[in-house]
Amino acid sequence: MLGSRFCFKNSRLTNSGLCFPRRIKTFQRGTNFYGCRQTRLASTTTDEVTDNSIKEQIDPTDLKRLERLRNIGISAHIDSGKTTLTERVLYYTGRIKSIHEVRGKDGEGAKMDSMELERERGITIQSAATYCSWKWGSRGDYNINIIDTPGHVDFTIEVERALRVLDGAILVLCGVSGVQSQTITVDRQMRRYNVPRLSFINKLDRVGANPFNIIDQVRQKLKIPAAALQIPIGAEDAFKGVVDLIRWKALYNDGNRGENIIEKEIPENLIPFATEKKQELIENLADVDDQIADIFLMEETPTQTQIIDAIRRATIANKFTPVFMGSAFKNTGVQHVLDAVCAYLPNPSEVHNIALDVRQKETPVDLIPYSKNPFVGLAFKLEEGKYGQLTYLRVYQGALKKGSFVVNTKTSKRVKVPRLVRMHSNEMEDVEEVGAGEICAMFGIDCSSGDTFTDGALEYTMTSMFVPDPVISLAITPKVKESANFSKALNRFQREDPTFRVSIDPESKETIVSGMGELHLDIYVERMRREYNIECVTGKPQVAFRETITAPGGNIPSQYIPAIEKGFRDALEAGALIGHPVNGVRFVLEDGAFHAVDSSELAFRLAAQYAFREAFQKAKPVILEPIMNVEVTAPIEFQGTVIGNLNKRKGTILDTEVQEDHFIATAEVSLNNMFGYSSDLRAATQGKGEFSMEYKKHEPVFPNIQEELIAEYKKKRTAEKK
Ligand SMILES: Nc1nc2c(ncn2[C@@H]2O[C@H](COP(=O)(O)OP(=O)(O)OP(=O)(O)O)[C@@H](O)[C@H]2O)c(=O)[nH]1
Repeated sequence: MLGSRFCFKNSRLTNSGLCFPRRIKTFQRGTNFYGCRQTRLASTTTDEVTDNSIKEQIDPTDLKRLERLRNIGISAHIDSGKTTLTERVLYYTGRIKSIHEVRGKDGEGAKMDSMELERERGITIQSAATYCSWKWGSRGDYNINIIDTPGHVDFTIEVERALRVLDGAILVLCGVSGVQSQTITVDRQMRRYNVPRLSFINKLDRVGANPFNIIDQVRQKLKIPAAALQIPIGAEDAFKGVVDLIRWKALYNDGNRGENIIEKEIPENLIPFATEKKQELIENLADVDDQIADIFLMEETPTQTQIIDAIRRATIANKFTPVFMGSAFKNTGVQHVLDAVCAYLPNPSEVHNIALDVRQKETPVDLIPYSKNPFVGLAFKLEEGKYGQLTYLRVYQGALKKGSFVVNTKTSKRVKVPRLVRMHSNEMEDVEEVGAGEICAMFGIDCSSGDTFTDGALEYTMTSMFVPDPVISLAITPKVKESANFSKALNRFQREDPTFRVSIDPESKETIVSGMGELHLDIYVERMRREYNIECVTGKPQVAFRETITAPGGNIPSQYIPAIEKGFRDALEAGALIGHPVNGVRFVLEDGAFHAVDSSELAFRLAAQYAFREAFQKAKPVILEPIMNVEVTAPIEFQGTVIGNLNKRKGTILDTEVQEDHFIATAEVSLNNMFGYSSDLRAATQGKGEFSMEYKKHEPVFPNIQEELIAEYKKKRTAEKK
């Protein structure tokens, strides 16, 4: 049974946290839209870096490589067009030679949906990693690792895994449906890992699409300051391009697949609307960026560079999301999103990642994405491929070389990396070495997802990601007799996917598989058939029910519960012994009585106070006093007198250290016994002694002192009453 009683604690509950404190660096005042302090390092397009501490530890050549590297994810509600968008990205970056649609008539299916099942059903099941290169205008080539993540709630672990290792994301929204249930889920996941995001409003070719309604939803439902950097040219069927509000140009896609960008002057009729939206962008930036706020207050107009720099700062600091728009399906507006990935999302040297040093009692240590540092990497995904187990890895520090040895921190096993690849959906490119900050995959390494690898010089661990509990189970048996393949398949799926669990029902002895939803389990049953040739019979899905009660407190009407809590808190303010605050207690409301006429808020408040006092007296209450750490320094000849004096004050001498002509004594003494000590010390040392003290802890007073204090308190109370 869960949550059967009301519990009030008088100590603040701390959230133990679900995952590793990934980014903890603070660099600016204020909070971001995640409600926490700034957690990333920010730099601007002009490379004017606010906090250089990480960059300073990387040599300029490696830093240049990192500045041209982005690790990004694409997340959204199901069917928003992530895969369609990614297909265009692969085409424009030259990764694929032609575009295939999700469930397209050509029977090919989109590139990133590489599993047969994904193509059949038109959904993304496994996230696929792709490495591509984008020429960002005159700035040249940028390397981008893209993870296409599934939107269906059943495959949520894939999104979690991707976000754990990514530095930024594109949040795709449908131009008609806007913020949907799964958008809220992925938003929560991005918050959990502090991932900055760009927003792309897709499907502007659809009837009823309105990007500005969607921006309002982002602001209201996701509570993220957002503003458009573009406005659409034409709508629905007539949607043909966008106005770039920063460069003040109209941009159209031309060519069979929209591969050419045609730049023109903004159509006359759109100028008033574009002016209004540009103003809105600047106002929104002024709310989140001090520099733009100053310019805005001076009633000046920020320059193009100032606006771009502010967008980058605010995006990386998770204070703002810049909004882009287009239609992936109609090949419109996709290239500008790629430019924006390079312009506004952080590179690996601008993200603060930490690990725990196992040899130093798990002290947090910074990971520096410098290829010459000792190697540290995190295995974030496993996949059984044609050539054995494929382990996806994010290299956080150092470089990983083919043929080198790595050590799994969890198992201490030292293994050789036989083959290293960069992934392109289901195809791969063999590489000799990958540098810090990159994503790659290694073959033939036995491990579990979430394991940390190092080169053995360090013993670091990066705790794994948040894994939700399964919510649905079903019994599964092979149609023909049990085969070794059956358990082999189940073992493999479990290692690949922490949300997929296998157990044996103690009564029926049946094998039970549990997961995140029917579709999730369905896919595994189907994979057993296709990949292991095992036909299975499955039982009726069982939901992972829990039992709880809905009317806690039995007879007490719920509107009086707050009054009871107040009564408890009143009682804590003045304890029954000597009227001092009470500490370290918990109040559990089991039940009570209720009277239709006589019950009132005040009555319950008082009842709670009296109940607490009664229980308090029965629970052997004690008085706690502050104990101070006292350090005394004096010439050596006074050592005996000083120690004697501390003993007289019932101090516990912890240490005495003699240094040349003086000594230092350290003692624990109750604050109550320290009154008048400075004049005592002066008198005892001819004014040559010094002391300092600081609070250490609270401890129960001796019973006789407790009695004295209580008697004194009572006397005072009686005198007050007279
Ligand atoms: N009209 C229109 N349809 C689109 C657009 N982008 C995608 N679609 C269609 O929307 C459907 C879903 O697209 P996908 O790319 O599979 O969406 P997804 O977000 O990857 O879906 P999951 O991977 O299943 O979560 C497909 O039928 C696409 O052809 C667009 O810009 N306009």
